[in-house]
Amino acid sequence: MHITIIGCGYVGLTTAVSLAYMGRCVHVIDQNEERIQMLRRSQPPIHEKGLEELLNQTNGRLTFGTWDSFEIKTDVVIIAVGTPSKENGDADLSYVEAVARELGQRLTPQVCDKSTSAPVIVNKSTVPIGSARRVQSIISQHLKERNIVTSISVASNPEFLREGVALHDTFYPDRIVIGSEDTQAAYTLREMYAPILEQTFSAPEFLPRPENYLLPAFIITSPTSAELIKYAANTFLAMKISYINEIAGLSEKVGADIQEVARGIGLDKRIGSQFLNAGIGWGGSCFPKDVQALIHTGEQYGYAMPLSQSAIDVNYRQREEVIKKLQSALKVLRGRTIGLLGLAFKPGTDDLRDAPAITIAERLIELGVHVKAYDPIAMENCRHIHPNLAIEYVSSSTELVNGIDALILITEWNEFIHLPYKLYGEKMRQKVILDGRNALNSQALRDAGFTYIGVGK
Ligand SMILES: NC(=O)c1ccc[n+]([C@@H]2O[C@H](COP(=O)([O-])OP(=O)(O)OC[C@H]3O[C@@H](n4cnc5c(N)ncnc54)[C@H](O)[C@@H]3O)[C@@H](O)[C@H]2O)c1
Ligand SMILES: O=c1ccn([C@@H]2O[C@H](COP(=O)(O)OP(=O)(O)O[C@H]3O[C@H](CO)[C@@H](O)[C@H](O)[C@H]3O)[C@@H](O)[C@H]2O)c(=O)[nH]1
Repeated sequence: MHITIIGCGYVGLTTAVSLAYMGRCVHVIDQNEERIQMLRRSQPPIHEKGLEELLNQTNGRLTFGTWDSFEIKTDVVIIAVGTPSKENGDADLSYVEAVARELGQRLTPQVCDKSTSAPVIVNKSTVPIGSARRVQSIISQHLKERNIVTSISVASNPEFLREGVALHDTFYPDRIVIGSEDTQAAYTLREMYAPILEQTFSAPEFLPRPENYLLPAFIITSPTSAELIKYAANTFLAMKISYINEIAGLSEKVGADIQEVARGIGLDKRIGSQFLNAGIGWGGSCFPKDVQALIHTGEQYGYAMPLSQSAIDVNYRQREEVIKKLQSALKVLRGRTIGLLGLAFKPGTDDLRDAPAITIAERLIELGVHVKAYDPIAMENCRHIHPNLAIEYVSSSTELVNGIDALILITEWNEFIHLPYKLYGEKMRQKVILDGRNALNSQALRDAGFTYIGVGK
C-alpha cells in the first residue's frame, strides 16, 4: 500500500514514520524545503521521543519531498497541515484548502480514470464540521476545470496523539475514527491501519506494547460526527483540567488538599483518574485553539456553549493566580528576580504554543520583574518565537537559582523533580518556591526552609 502524507509536523511525521515502520510505503510532502532537507538526513525537524531512532528503521520505505515530488500512484493521501486559530476563534482552513487545490491540480486523468481508482483523501488535520465536504468540493472543482470526471472520496480521520508521547499514542491508540459515507474508502483506511488495529507489528525496543493493552476500537461515523468527535474530545479533556483547577481554588480557601480530592474522585471509574492534575493550567497547540473553534461553531448556529467558555476562563485565571500568589509571598514584585523552571507547555516537547510560561513571563516583566529561565530543550525555540520577550536564558538550573527571589516550577520535566533544592535554597536571595504543577516534595522543601506554594493545597 502506498501512502502520501502532506505535512511533516507532529502529526504528519509521526504517522508517516509509524506506518513506514509497519511496512507501508510512505512519501511525505511538505512545502518547507528546510524540513525536507533535514528529514532526508534522518534529522527530525521537531522534538519527539523516538522519532530519530524510528526514522532509521524504515528500510527505505519512507521518502520525503516537496510538491514537485507528488506521486500520483498512491492509495491514500493524508492531509496533516496546521489549522491555527483565526482572530475570531474559528479554525483557519487556508492551509488545508491550499493542499486541496494542489491535489486538484495534480491528480491526473490516468489515476482518476474509472479503470483505476482515485486515492482516498483523508483529513487528519483537526478541522471544523463540513471540512471533508469542503476539501472534496475544491478538488472536484479543479478536476472539472481540467475536464477530469471522477468521484473523489474525502474521509475525516481525526488524530488523538499527544506531543511528547506521539509515537506511543500512534502505535497504541484507544480508537481509530473514520468519518466516511463511502464504504470502499473506509475499507481502504481499515486496511491501512490493519497493523495497528490488529497489533501485528513487532514493537520497537524502546516502545514496548503496554501491559494490558487492548486492541483499539475502529469506529466508522459520518464525516461530521468524526469532525465533532475531535473537538468534543479535546474540549472535554480541557474542561476536566479546568474543573479540577476550579476545585483546587476552592481547596485553598477551605483548607483541603487537591491531590487528596483528585484521588478520591478519580477512583470512581465513571470519572477516571487521568487529567486531574491541578496546576497552572493547559496550553499547547491544540486545547486552546480547539476549544475556541468548538465555541465558534456553536456561535455560527446561535448556540451558546457556556461550559466550554468557562473552561477557557478558568484556565487563564490559573495563570493570573501565579502572579497573585507571588505578590502575596513577596509583597512588592518590582525589582525582584524570579526564575522559571521550564518553558514548554508540558514535558517532552519544545512546543511553546500558548504555553503558560509565556503569559506568566510577560506579566512578571510588565510588573518590573527580572525574569530568568531554564528549559532543557525549549529555550532556543522561545528565543526564536519571542525575540522581544526580555527573559535572561541560562544554561542550567544551578545557574537559574543564583540570586533569585522566587523559583516557579512551570514545566514538570523529570529532571526537575529531584534537583538539590536544599543546596539551591542557599544560592537564592529568598527561599520561595511556587510549584505550578504540584510535582515537588512539599514537605522536604518546607523542611529545607522554603516557603512552598502549591496549587490547591
Ligand atoms: N500537534 C499535535 O499534538 C496534534 C495532535 C492531534 C491533531 N493535531 C492537528 O493536526 C494538524 C497538524 O498539526 P501539527 O502539530 O502536526 O502541525 P505542524 O505545524 O507541526 O506541521 C504542519 C506542517 O504542514 C506543512 N504545510 C503547511 N501547509 C502546507 C502545504 N500547503 N503543503 C505542504 N505542506 C504544508 C508545514 O510546513 C508544516 O511542516 C492540526 O490541524 C492540528 O490541530 C495536532
Ligand atoms: O492533568 C493534567 C493533564 C494535562 N495538563 C496540561 O494540559 C495540556 C495538554 O496536555 P496533553 O493533553 O498531554 O498534551 P497535548 O499534546 O496538547 O495533547 C492534547 O491535544 C492533542 C491535539 O489535539 C490531542 O490529540 C491529545 O489527545 C490531547 O491530549 C498541557 O499544558 C498539560 O500541562 C494539566 O494541566 N493537567
